[in-house]
Amino acid sequence: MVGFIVNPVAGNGKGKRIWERIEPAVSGLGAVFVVRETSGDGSAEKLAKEMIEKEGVNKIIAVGGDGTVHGVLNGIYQSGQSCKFGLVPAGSGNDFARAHGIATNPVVAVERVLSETAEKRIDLMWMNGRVAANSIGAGFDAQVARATDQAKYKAWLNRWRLGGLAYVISVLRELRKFQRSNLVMQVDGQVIKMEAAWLVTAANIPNYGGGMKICPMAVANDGWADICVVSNASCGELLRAFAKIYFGSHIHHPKVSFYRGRQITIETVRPYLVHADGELVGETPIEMKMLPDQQAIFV
Ligand SMILES: Nc1ncnc2c1ncn2[C@@H]1O[C@H](COP(=O)(O)OP(=O)(O)OP(=O)(O)O)[C@@H](O)[C@H]1O
Repeated sequence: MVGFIVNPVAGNGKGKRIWERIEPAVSGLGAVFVVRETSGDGSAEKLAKEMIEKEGVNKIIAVGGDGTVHGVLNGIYQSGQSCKFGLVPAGSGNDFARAHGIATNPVVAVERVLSETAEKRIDLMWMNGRVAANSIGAGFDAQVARATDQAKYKAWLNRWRLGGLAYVISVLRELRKFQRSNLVMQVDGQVIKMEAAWLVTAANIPNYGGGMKICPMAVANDGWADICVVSNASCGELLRAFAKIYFGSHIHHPKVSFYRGRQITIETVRPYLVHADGELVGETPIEMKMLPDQQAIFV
């Protein structure tokens, strides 16, 4: 049985419009399916878990953005059962879709998932009892994610199909507010100390924040987390590194360092906000580990 989880507000209402567009195609294909709409925080996760446990669903197709992907994959993980995953991208950033080459045309995307055209397994990142598919970040990027979420300009920019720009505006607004802290990270047992850290991001895919190539070398099925740390940089240096992130050329910036690991802990003197796939999930300290080949997805 196939279950659809539709986030009607993803991409500023794109989720609802896209569902209305693909529903006839789904019915036309003769698929037997159930469909549920999300209602807010934690809803995608709860719906996914319920569909699997109570309705015998073994393939869930999310219609939404990265937050919806995050919720559904957590619901699957919490169910402890095997359930395949597909996505019809309908968010503002759509980083998961971009990284996995999922079709941007919703009808093509849903047909590919229903016909099981291409299946692959991807790693997930476990953190403090949750999983993430894209990235987990602490510090400035989590603060930017919160600001973007709460921003009125996000909805406005989405209307003009400029959702990715919302993140850039938030970066500029949060720059002066952010208070840096010293950070201690352990990567597979190696202790790394950083002064005045701006951010630490562990990535499973290269891009986040609507197309920024934070860890250009990340591969979703290699069993490794690629970690990017920006520390000891002035606001000007951070901005210069930030401008390069879109091209992935920040990797040569002297205040940016990279690591690769499977088991990671992050502690900060001052608690840092933490995001998983762009959704705020708590504060430091955090403990992470890779779950290799954890999830089957259709692309
Ligand atoms: N019915 C609803 N009303 C209000 N908020 C909702 C509803 N359903 C889900 N949400 C919220 O939507 C957020 C997830 O949105 P999602 O990330 O899928 O889209 P997006 O933010 O437009 O895209 P992206 O993350 O790709 O930039 C979650 O934080 C969730 O709480």
